Amino acid sequence: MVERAVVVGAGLIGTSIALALTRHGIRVELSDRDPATLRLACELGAGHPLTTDPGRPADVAVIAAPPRVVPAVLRDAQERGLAHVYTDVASVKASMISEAGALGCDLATYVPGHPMGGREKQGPSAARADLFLGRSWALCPTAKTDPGALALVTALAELCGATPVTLDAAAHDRAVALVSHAPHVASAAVAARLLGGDSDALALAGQGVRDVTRIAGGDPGMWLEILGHNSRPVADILDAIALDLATAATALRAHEGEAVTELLRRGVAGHDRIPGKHGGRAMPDYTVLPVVIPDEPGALGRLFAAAADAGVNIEDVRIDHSPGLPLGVAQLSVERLAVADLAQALADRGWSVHP
Ligand SMILES: NC(=O)C1=CN([C@@H]2O[C@H](COP(=O)(O)OP(=O)(O)OC[C@H]3O[C@@H](n4cnc5c(N)ncnc54)[C@H](O)[C@@H]3O)[C@@H](O)[C@H]2O)C=CC1
Ligand SMILES: O=C(O)C(=O)Cc1ccc(O)cc1
Repeated sequence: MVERAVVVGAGLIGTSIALALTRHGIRVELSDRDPATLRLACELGAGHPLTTDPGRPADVAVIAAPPRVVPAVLRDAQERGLAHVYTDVASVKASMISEAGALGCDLATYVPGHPMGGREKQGPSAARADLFLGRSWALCPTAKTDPGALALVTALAELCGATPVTLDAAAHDRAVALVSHAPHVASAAVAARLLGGDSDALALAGQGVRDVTRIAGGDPGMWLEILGHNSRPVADILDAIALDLATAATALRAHEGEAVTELLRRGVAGHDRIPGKHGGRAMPDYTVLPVVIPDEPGALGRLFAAAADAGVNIEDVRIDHSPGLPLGVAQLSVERLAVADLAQALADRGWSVHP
């Protein structure tokens, strides 16, 4: 269905999509307003520089530029006849659609999209062909969207390894306010507190604070654009988070453990609702098995081989290790029913297992 694709904006997302598509043998042509970015993306194997041939539109053009320019870039691409079908990847959808309409874009061939895979880094050097593997990819067709265009962009998302999810733009914006945009601001607020800590305090940082603040490393300029295009839904969730935090602070000062416990319990329940990698399955289906590993080349490979010998699939892995220590802890996520067998098999092979 997709043989030729154009990607406008060869940054993190554009280059990741291009890498995924080229792996399927699709010819990808890239453009970026920054020539150095375009060169790097092409050198990484994401595709070739776009050569405009008005007689030969590509099957699909992906607009992977910052939200503020998406509608204008879409209109320009449509005017140049770059493709038969157009999609974008902006993190907000309702404003993209209304601005595209106001600019006179052809809404029949435009399928608004948003891949739910990303990173806290920008540019083609951070791109990965597997960035969207197992992720949802929101598609927000309007009443004017041509069904053939929707089918083609659905196929594009699947080629990138994602699961397409079709929903209305306003519902999308409310959903991402909850699962992406408000969490980003909350993460930034926690990370910003660290500015007040001295280096001795920061030296004690463990995995928890790294997990909570990872996304805070995202580009503030891009995030201000995203938040500004989804301000109401994000602000409503931030108000609710702020209320929970203020209630917890008051309760702590008054030594009222109940209110704090209530928030912590709701936190556990909320976390449990995040689907696992197979979609729809919640994380608690997996049990984490901590295994001590030496901090040396090949240790993780040996551990995985031992798990494979035992016939157990490792669903996920995280490695905790403190700088300077010769040991680390591999946190293996496995099916609940398999954990006892795996623990025994690894212990039998001499691994230090801590179920
Ligand atoms: N960063 C993330 O994790 C995710 C970002 N998105 C969305 O993806 C889009 C791109 O974000 P990233 O790839 O992260 O940013 P990025 O900064 O890595 O890439 C954006 C690229 O667009 C180029 N660009 C800017 N204006 C342009 C124009 N007028 N014409 C052509 N190219 C232009 C820039 O030079 C840059 O190379 C944004 O709309 C963002 O909301 C969606 C999902 C995840
Ligand atoms: O870094 C991560 O884990 C993300 O989830 C990044 C992300 C950023 C913006 C989006 O619109 C979607 C995903």
